[in-house]
Amino acid sequence: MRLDYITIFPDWFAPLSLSLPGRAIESGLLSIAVHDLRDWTHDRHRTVDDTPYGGGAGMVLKPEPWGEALDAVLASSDAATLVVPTPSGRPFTQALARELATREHLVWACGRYEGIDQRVLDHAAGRPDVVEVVEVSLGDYVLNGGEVAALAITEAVVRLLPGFMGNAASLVEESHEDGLLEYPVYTKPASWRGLDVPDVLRSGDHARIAAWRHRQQVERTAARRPDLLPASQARHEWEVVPAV
Ligand SMILES: N#Cc1c(-c2ccc3ccn(Cc4ccncc4)c3c2)n[nH]c1N
Repeated sequence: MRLDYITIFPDWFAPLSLSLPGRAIESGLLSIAVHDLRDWTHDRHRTVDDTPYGGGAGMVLKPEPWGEALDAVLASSDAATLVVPTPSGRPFTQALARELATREHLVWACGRYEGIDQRVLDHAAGRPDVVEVVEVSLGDYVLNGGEVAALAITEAVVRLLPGFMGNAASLVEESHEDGLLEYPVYTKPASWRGLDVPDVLRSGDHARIAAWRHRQQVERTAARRPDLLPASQARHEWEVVPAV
């Protein structure tokens, strides 16, 4: 998988060289390039933004540098997915992470200020033979730019690539993969500050352990994310869950 990030803050992506194991890059599983949008400006101030048409606060990222940057990055690509973090994007979900993990080339358009001139996205969407545009939101809160979202989405996607996670088994029992939140986890010592590991987890009875863990998932999901449960299963806090 090829990853290209276009941003006015390239230093935001320095952590990628720390967080993505070097072996994934050395093995060719990943190739990463970070591009400074200002490299496609031609004025002495390296201008990337201007005031919004129609008025309003803030500044908008100009289309020209983006157009040249995307032309350059896409020129060496057979088929790319332009991932655009934006507050107005579709919600980022594990299902979308799985979909993006099937793509060969992800190009990340990281906006700032009030956003990227809409014509940049429209122009890219007009080249479906070259690029597919995916506008995505990390969540219902407001960030100052797309870089943090790009990093978070990158991690969620790349960890799904075959061979990336050392222990592929850990990918199987994951939150949201089965529609439920994860069960609580424990490790040694068996007792810590007067708090003991649940006996069932030390019983060696794998059927009981599995049942306990599933119940914990359902209880947690009902309490914290009832929206994830089918209406038939969504319960209220006062409802008693039958013991296993
Ligand atoms: N993904 C995602 C996001 C963003 C986000 C993403 C890209 C940009 C570029 C610029 N801004 C600032 C801004 C622009 C317009 N309205 C409000 C804030 C961004 C925010 N905020 N919240 C999320 N979940």
